[in-house]
Amino acid sequence: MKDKKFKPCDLVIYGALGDLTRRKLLISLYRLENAGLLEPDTRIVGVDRHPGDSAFYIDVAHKSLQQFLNERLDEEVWKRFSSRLNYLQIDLTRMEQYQRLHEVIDQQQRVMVNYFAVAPFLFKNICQGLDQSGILTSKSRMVMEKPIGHNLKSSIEINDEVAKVFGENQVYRIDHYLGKETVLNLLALRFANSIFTTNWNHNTIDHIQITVGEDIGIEGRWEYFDKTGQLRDMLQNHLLQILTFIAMEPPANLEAESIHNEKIKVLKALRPITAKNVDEKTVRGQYSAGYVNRKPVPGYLEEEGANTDSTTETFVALRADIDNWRWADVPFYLRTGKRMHSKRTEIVVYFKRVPHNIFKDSYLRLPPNKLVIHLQPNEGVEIEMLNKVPGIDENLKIQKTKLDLSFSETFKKSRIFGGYEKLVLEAMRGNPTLFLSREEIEQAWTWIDSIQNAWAKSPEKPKPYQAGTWGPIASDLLLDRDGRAWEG
Ligand SMILES: NC(=O)C1=CN([C@@H]2O[C@H](COP(=O)(O)OP(=O)(O)OC[C@H]3O[C@@H](n4cnc5c(N)ncnc54)[C@H](OP(=O)(O)O)[C@@H]3O)[C@@H](O)[C@H]2O)C=CC1
Ligand SMILES: O=C1O[C@H](COP(=O)(O)O)[C@@H](O)[C@H](O)[C@H]1O
Repeated sequence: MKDKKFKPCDLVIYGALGDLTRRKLLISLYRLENAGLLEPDTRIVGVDRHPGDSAFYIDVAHKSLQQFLNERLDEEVWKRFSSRLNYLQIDLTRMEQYQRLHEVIDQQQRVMVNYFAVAPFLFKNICQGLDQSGILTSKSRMVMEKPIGHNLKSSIEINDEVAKVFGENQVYRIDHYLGKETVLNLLALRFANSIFTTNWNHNTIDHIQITVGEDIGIEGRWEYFDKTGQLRDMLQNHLLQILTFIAMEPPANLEAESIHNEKIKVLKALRPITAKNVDEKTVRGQYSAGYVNRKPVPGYLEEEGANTDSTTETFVALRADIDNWRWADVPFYLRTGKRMHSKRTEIVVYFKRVPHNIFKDSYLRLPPNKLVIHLQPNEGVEIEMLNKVPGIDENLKIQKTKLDLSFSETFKKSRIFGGYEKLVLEAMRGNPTLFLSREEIEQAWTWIDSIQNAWAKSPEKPKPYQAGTWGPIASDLLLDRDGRAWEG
């Protein structure tokens, strides 16, 4: 339900002292404040199990901003922002403690937005606690973090628990990649430009690569990460979401339901990966010690709190095939990993080569056109084309050139908002368009479970790769077998 007018709300963050809240949510909320996008009466209530009061939480927020904000802290903005902050100590497993919410929540004046920034095993407790406290109204909303569960079964269980308390129209399943400018720009690129409408299929596209490389490791999140792994942490959600935006049919309009329906069709068409072909179609890796940005970093098994027997993957590369008319024989190669050479998220669309080269002086085979979409850093779009080198030579000389559209250069006056900023604001506004439906999540898990089950049966284990590289050699071989190579 979209509020016509943006009403002030009580944004309650469960897990207010956690990594996500400190690293991303508080930073995004401050930046929204800075941009004048928070309603004057909106309040932020942090809930966590550690003792403290609002002064304590203001201090936590200040320290988080000092640590994670990549810009100067503006004292005026901070003053406004800090005056919104409240804190409640609640052990989320203790039902009676939810009564404390009544001390700060104003059900009459404000919509209550409940942000579940905790591990999914606590979702059921929070739903029950909120329900029993009598604090919820039909206007309340809940925002749920990814990954929802760790497989299809647990995801269904969580969604069922949530559905006992919140209607589907009150549930906002967040994937912060869907708030990123460049991911949203995929809609504009594909559906506002007729040059791509007829060329976006197996007739002209050879294959597509999606890379989400992170230079960071697991950042003290061993407990969480080791149970999860890169397939569930990143590929089940962020990479599959990017894939659906690239592969879906044109939606009838930009309403949430139209977009969800098209994305679900793509997820349903993903060819399952089985025990028979998993070692040929996927590569798992785990980082060993190395250098990232010229600094020495430990291997995964030497991280703080590590269990040295762990076989959890910190890198995945795979070939996905979409069994439908548009994408017949067009592989999608996906890779993502921690402690890679650099932070780089990009999509590369490789077009087919021209069938015959008449410019033999320049190349034996003409290189393909490429559309490169840089998601982060340096958001932008590039098209690699072939052009004649100017000159009066007898023979036409051909050279690769780039049409380069950098967002920061082209939209100098526009501010580029981060994924969390955009989505937290949309949740407060009551606009569900950029959030995920239950069916999408469950379809994504169905495909991921097929890989996870096949891995469990495979004798192969994650291959070591040195921190600061682009993953194990096997990842290059995955494409090499198909006569292709990773970009860059
Ligand atoms: N961190 C990130 O970058 C991202 C995280 N996510 C998701 O967000 C969620 C939270 O992740 P993250 O912030 O990393 O997790 P953390 O463990 O860092 O934060 C969770 C917070 O909840 C607190 N908590 C745990 N149990 C209770 C309880 N019974 N009552 C009250 N508070 C409790 C924790 O306290 P204590 O420290 O004492 O355990 C901690 O402060 C997860 O679902 C994760 O998958 C999604 C995207 C990115
Ligand atoms: O969801 C997650 O995303 C971050 C990467 O987000 P980005 O916006 O910096 O690309 C990742 O580090 C984390 O492990 C994962 O849970």
